[in-house]
Amino acid sequence: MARGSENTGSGASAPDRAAIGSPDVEALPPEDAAAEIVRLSTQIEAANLAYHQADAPEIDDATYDSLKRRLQELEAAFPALSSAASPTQKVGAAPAPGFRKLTHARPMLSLENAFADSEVDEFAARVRSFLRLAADAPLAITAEPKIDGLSLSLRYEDGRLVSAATRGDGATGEDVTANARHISGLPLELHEAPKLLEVRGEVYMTHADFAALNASGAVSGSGKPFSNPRNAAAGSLRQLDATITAARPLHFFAYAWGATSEPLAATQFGAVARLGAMGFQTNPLMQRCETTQCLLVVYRKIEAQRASLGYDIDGVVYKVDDLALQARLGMRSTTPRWALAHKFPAETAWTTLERIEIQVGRTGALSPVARLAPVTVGGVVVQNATLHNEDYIAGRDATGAMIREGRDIREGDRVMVYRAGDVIPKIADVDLTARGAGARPYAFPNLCPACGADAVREPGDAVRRCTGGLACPAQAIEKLRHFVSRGAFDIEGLGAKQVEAFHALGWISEPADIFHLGERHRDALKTTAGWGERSVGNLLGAIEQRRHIGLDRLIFALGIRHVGETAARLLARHYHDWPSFIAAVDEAHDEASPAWAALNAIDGVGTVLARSLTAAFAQPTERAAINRLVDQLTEIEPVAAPTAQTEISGLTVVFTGTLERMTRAEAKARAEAMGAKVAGTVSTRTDLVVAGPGAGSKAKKAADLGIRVVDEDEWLTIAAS
Ligand SMILES: NC(=O)c1ccc[n+]([C@@H]2O[C@H](COP(=O)([O-])OP(=O)(O)OC[C@H]3O[C@@H](n4cnc5c(N)ncnc54)[C@H](O)[C@@H]3O)[C@@H](O)[C@H]2O)c1
Ligand SMILES: [Zn+2]
Repeated sequence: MARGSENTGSGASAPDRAAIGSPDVEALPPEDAAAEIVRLSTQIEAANLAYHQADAPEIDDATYDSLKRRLQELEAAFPALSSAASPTQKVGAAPAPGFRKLTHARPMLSLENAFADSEVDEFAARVRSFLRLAADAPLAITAEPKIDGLSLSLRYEDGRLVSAATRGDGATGEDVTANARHISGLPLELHEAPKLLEVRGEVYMTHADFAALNASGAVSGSGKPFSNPRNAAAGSLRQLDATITAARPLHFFAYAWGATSEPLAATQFGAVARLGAMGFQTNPLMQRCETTQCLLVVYRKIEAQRASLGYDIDGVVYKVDDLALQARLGMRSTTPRWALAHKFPAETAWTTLERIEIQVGRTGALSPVARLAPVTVGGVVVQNATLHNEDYIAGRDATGAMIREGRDIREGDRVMVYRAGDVIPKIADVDLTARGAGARPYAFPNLCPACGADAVREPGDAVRRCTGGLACPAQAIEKLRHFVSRGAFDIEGLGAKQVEAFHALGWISEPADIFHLGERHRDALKTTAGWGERSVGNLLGAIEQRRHIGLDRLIFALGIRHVGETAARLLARHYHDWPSFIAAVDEAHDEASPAWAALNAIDGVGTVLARSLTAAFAQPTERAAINRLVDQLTEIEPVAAPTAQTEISGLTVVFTGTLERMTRAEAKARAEAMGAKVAGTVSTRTDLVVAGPGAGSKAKKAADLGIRVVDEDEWLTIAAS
C-alpha cells in the first residue's frame, strides 16, 4: 500500500455484506432510519463523484455496493423517507465540468446486481411472472462477461462515427468524440449499418497496458496513480485533451445499442452478432441458455477464466434474449427489467496478521495497516492490507453496525484477506479458534506515532487525526510530496525522494522553504552526494520558474482534504484569481454568508468539500504557511472564467474559406476565449470545421473524416450559446 495514503473512513467488506443488513431494518425507529438514510446518501454521493467524475474511488466496490444495498433496504422499509433525489434513483454522476454535454437519444442505464445463485432463479421467476409466462415455457437468456470498464455510446449516421459520449447521469454524458477516435480497433465506418445507430459497449484497458501506464507515472484526477484498469480506462478516455487519450491504449467491446433507425435483429444474441459483422469487437464468451442451471454453468466457466483473460471483468450479465420480450419488460428508473448483473465474489485467502502499523497521511489521518505473512490472493502476492480505521479493527463498518460480532482484529490473528475490484486488499474475517490466549485487543494510539501530538477523532469522523499540523514530520513530508507532485508544482528534479532528503536535512519543512533553498543551502547542496554544480543549477532554475504558477495548480498543491485536481480547477475557474478566491473562502467560513451559499452552488462542490476548504484557510498555522508560500510567488496566473457550459469548450476547431462577418483573427480569439483550440489543418483530432465560401480541400477532408462542418452563421449561433 502506498505510504501515507489517506484513509477516508469507510470500512465494510464483501463477505460482510450479508451482515450489514442485519441490524433489523424494520425494527429501526423512523428517526434513526431517517438519519441513516441521510448519512448513507451523503456517503454514496461522495463515492459517486470520486468514482465517476474523478476516476479515483475512495472506497472499494464491495463497500459501495453494501452501502447502496443498505440504503435500498431502508427505503423499501420506510417508503415515506425515500425521495426522487436519492442516489438509488440515479445512474452514475453528472458530466464533469469542462466537457461539452451530449444528450443520449435513449438513456444509458445501470444494471440490477445479484450476488447469490438463488437470485438468478428469482430473476428468471420475476421475468416470467411479469410476462405471464408459465414456469415451464421456454425463456432464452444470454450470459456474457461483465466488463469492468466504462460504458460509451457511439452515434453513427450513415455508417460514420459522428459522436461519442460517456454515460454521465444516464440522460446526458460527456462528449468524448475526439477521444473515442483513438480507441484501438474502433470502427470509424461501419459495414452495412442502419442509417442511424447508437452503439453501446465498454471501454477497457488490458492488465498489461495498465501496468505499463502506471509504471510511466501517469496519475488520476486525484494526483495518485490509477488504482485499477477501470479507473485508468475512464481517466484516459475522459480527457479534455484528446492527444492524451491517443497515447493511452484503450479497447472497446460492443454489447448493446440505443436508438436505431431499424431493428438490428430479433434477439440479443443476433443483434450482438450483427454488431460484430459491422466491424465491432464483441466478447467471444457470450452464450445463450434455456435454463438457469445453464446460466450458472456459464457463470462458473467465465469465473474460472477470469484471471487469464488479460482484462478485468467483475461478473456475468444475463439478458432476456428475445428483443420483443425485452421491449415488453421495459425499464425501471435506473435499470432494465430484462437484465441482471451477477457479480463475482471477492477473492480470498487465510494468513497471519503479524503486526498493525500506523501510517500518518497528508491531512494527519492515522491509517492502520496490517502487515501480513505473504499469501497469494487471486494470483497476486499480498503482504499488506488496509484496516481502514479503529472502528473497523473493533468490528464495526462505516454505518456503525457490527460486522464482526466478537471478532475484533488483533496482532497475531489468523485473518481472511480479500481483494475486490481494486488493488488494495482488505481483511474480511478473523479465525477465533486460532487466537492465542495472550492476544490483547488492539489499542489504537491516541498520540501520533510520528510526532507525539494528540490524535483526535471529531464527532462523525471515523478517522483519528494527528493535531501536530506542519510540526508533524509525517504530515509535513506527505504535504511536501503532494506539493511537488504532477498536477501541483511539478518541479523538475524535485521529486518525492529529494523532498524527503531535504526534509531530513532540516532544509525544508513547508512548501515556502523550497523557494529559499537557493539562498540558504546552495553551497551545502552542491557538496551533497549525488548533486553537482550543474544539477543544482538546474534544480534552482526549475524552482525559480515555478514562482509563476496557475491558480488551479496552486489550489491543488495546498493539499487540502477533498480538494483534488478536478475540484481545484473548478474553484480556480469560478473565482478566477487568487485575491477573489481567498476573499470568498474567508467570507464563506461563516455558513450564514452569501459567500458560503455561492461556494456550495458551484457545480461539483458539495458541503463536505466546502467545509474542508474554509476550515483549512481558517486554521491559523495552516493559513500562515499558505501566506508564506504565496509571498514567494511572483505571479499567480488567473484561470479563464467558466467555459464549461459553452458548446465548444475543449473542442479543436478549424476555420477555412472566407469569413464574411468577422476576420480570421477575431474568430480565432473568440473561439479560444470560449475554451476551444484553433488548429490550422484538419486531422482526426479536429472536432469542428467552420467553412466559409471558397472552402476547398479542408472542408472535403473534414467530410471524409466524418467531422462536423458548419457555415459561418451556424458558427455564430454556436459561439453565442
Ligand atoms: N468504489 C466506489 O466508490 C464506487 C462508486 C460508484 C460506483 N462504483 C461501482 O460501480 C457500480 C455501479 O455502477 P454502475 O451503475 O455502472 O453499475 P454496474 O457497473 O453494476 O452495472 C452497469 C454497467 O455495467 C457495464 N457493463 C459491462 N459489461 C456489460 C455487458 N456485457 N452488458 C451490459 N452492461 C455491461 C455497463 O457499463 C453498465 O453501465 C457499483 O456496483 C460499484 O461496484 C463504485
Ligand atoms: Zn503527527
